Amino acid sequence: MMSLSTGAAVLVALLVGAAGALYAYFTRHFGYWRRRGVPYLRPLPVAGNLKDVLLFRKPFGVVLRDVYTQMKDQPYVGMFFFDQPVLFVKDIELWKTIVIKDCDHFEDRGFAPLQSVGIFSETLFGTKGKKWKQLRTKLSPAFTLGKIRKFYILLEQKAANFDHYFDDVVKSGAPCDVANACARYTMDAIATVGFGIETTALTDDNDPLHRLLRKIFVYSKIFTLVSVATFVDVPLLHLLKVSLVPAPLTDFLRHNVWAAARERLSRGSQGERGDFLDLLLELRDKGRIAVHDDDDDDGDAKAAPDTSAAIYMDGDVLVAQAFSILAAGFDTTSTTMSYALYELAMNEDIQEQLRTQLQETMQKHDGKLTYEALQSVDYLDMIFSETLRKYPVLPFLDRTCTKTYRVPGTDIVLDKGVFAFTSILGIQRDPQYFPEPERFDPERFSDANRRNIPSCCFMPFGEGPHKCVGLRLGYLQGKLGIAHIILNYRVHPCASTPAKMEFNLHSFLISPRDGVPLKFTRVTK
Ligand code: HEM
Repeated sequence: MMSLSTGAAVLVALLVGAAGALYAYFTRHFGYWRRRGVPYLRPLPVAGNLKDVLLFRKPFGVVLRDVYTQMKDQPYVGMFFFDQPVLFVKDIELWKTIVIKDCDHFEDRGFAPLQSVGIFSETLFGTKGKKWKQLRTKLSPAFTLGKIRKFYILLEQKAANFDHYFDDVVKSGAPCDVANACARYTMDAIATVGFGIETTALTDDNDPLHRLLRKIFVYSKIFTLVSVATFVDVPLLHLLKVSLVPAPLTDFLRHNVWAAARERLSRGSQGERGDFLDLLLELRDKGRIAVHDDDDDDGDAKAAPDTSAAIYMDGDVLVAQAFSILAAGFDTTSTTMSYALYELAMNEDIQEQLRTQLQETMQKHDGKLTYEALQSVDYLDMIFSETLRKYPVLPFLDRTCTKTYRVPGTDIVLDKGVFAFTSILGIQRDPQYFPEPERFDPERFSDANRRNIPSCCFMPFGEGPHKCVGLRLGYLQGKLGIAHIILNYRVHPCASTPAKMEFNLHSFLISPRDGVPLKFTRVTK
């Protein structure tokens, strides 16, 4: 029989062995950058270089911005997300080469394993390689200028609801969290243009879709951990079938999107509303969305569909597209709007100039804020762009190396599977490209100044073949909401308005940590 001391010694040896094995497992890739002669940030076992994110000390986007800022003149640096090697790129020319010229070596985004579960796997975020390309080609015609213009009437009705909403705020005399108000407006707007569901989030706390969305977009520690886990393949999460889209939201969309679709199909009224659901039904019935001369496509909408891997737009594939415009367009646009309103409150002169331009434009258009009227307000466009410059809501860009790649001008060879990341927040607040980057200055985006911005230094919607498909919709929806508010109300900072915006620790987007409380007064006509 083993004596107690021998038993204890065996136990200690087993524990030490297990600890050693775990250490070896979690650090097994840590020689990756050293072997290639790439300078790298010293990683910690398990966390790699994500310690501050995992301990909830800094948001992910700020960690990458800090790496960018501390790098001085280095073009790139090696990092590890857990044990996954990441080439963090600061050099704009190299990033441009990766996402544009050599994009065939970087076809996929930088995180995906978990996205293979549930409806996420059928979206532009979840698909990869050939399937992604085919889906993108099929969906792109839905986002041309001509199609987005048709969404305008639907969006206008939702923006008009702001008028009643803020009248109540003015009457109450209390500050209003515009981050919350903008999120509600954006949700109502996306639900109507996306899939023909009339929601009332702006006025009704119990709106069912808004309640479900709050569960994903109210960021929490667990949300951060699951999001970060998408960087690596965690077998346990697969085994548990952890999905990025909660089941109740999937069920809600399945039920409501198909109820709206079936109703149109039974009445033969598909195509009448001109919304995204109509376009998806066109894709389902005809295999493609027609591109017309007035679509003003300057992107990939006219590219020939790749028929070798047909995607049939039916069942959950259709529901997934509705989900993706909701997920991609909801928080991005509303957060940008709330930062714009914050800056307008803090910069009264800019706010007044915008109001004057909006009022003059309305006069020229019979007192109506038509699509053409809105688009002609240059200053609004400049304000929206400057907001996206200072607060790029998605603060980083990510790609996966999909084919062995030699970094141009070096002997460094990246293997398939290595990530490449850059920091949009770092670039867009770099004084080298934007002098006095903390100053909110819409003039940076005047016609004369805009053309002096070096290419790829302003990329809040990304670059290359993965560039945001919803850019035009984001601008339109955001500008329309801001125009409605500024025409009717003055926004002012109040005692609880932060002097400097702090970012939410639990979000991958740079969203305001404590909301955006502002005071409202009515503009007298
Ligand atoms: C202000 C609003 C928005 C911002 C700042 C924004 C930003 C971005 C960024 C940075 C990317 C990554 C691009 C890249 O990797 O190169 C992206 C991708 C994407 N966005 Fe947006 N977005 C906005 C609104 C929207 C809207 C309204 C929609 C939907 C209609 C949308 C749909 C998408 C989709 C589907 C992708 C993935 C594209 C792909 O990988 O093929 N976005 N967006």
